[in-house]
Amino acid sequence: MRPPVVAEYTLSSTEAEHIQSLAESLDVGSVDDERFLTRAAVWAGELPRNLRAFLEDFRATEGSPACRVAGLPVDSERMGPTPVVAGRRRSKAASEIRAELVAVLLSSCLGDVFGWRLQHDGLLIHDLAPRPEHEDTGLGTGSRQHINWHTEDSFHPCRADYVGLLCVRNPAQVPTTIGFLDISLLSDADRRMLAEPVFTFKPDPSYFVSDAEPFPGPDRGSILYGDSADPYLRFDQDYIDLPADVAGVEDAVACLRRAIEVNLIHLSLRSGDFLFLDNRRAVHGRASFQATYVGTERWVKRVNITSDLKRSRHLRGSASDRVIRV
Ligand SMILES: O=C(O)CCC(=O)C(=O)O
Ligand SMILES: [Fe+2]
Repeated sequence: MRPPVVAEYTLSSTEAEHIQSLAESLDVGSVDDERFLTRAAVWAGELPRNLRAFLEDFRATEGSPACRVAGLPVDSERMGPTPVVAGRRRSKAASEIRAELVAVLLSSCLGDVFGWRLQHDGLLIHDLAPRPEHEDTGLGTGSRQHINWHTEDSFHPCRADYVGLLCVRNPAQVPTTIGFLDISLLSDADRRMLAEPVFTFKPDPSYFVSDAEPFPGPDRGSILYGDSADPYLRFDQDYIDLPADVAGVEDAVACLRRAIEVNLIHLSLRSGDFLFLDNRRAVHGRASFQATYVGTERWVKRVNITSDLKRSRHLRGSASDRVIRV
């Protein structure tokens, strides 16, 4: 039997209380503090053992392309209104800082969290909450425009191995789209074509901020990679150029899209849910919704996680700096 698209773990109230006490015991003012980050994996060792085992199975067996931990202590009442500006420009309630610490501790069971200098002010945790100026964009901070399914930051060789989405609130039950590639639906010829390094992966507009210097460039590579019988995936339907001179490439990409779209699911995150996406195996997106900006609407915290920090060392200021200079 195929593993579920989203493996599920629901915390008991005892486990949730234990996690809350662990977060309260940490004397940390911000998750961006390098000293905290250097100790995060140690503190993560104090998370409930069954939770760690669940995340380790997800990481090590690659059974499901996504997993969800439900019932985390996220005190959305005390966290204040859904923000309309980036985190660096506002002060955070203690309960919000605790929720972010919890996000980093769980993420540390899968790898190391990191950020991008040009995205969300270089913060490690991104507030995906609607902003008026992004209303009609397909960004995480947009609303009226849905986000087409994609793998995250497909343009960059140091992109996340996992993306975490911790839900603070989602009263209108806006669904997150999740999918994976059913490789059995692709012909051998299509598989071979999609594994050719002839595709151009482009950055999305979230990187084109005014102080971008230089603007990040595209990267060439293949859509499928890894094991040819069970390949990994790199694909963003909105930010890819296909080679003009390769016969049949458009048909191969159309088949790929169909082989993903037949299995898409739509999951509405609830407060205290933490969804982890394997960014080599899962695609994700988000439905459109009507933003009201009255402070009560959807608020999700996004985390980028890498299995190999060393891969980006040449783009970070020091070994313990977690912000990639892109
Ligand atoms: O908000 C979501 O559920 C996903 C958003 C997304 O795909 C993103 O911001 O990268
Ligand atoms: Fe995304």
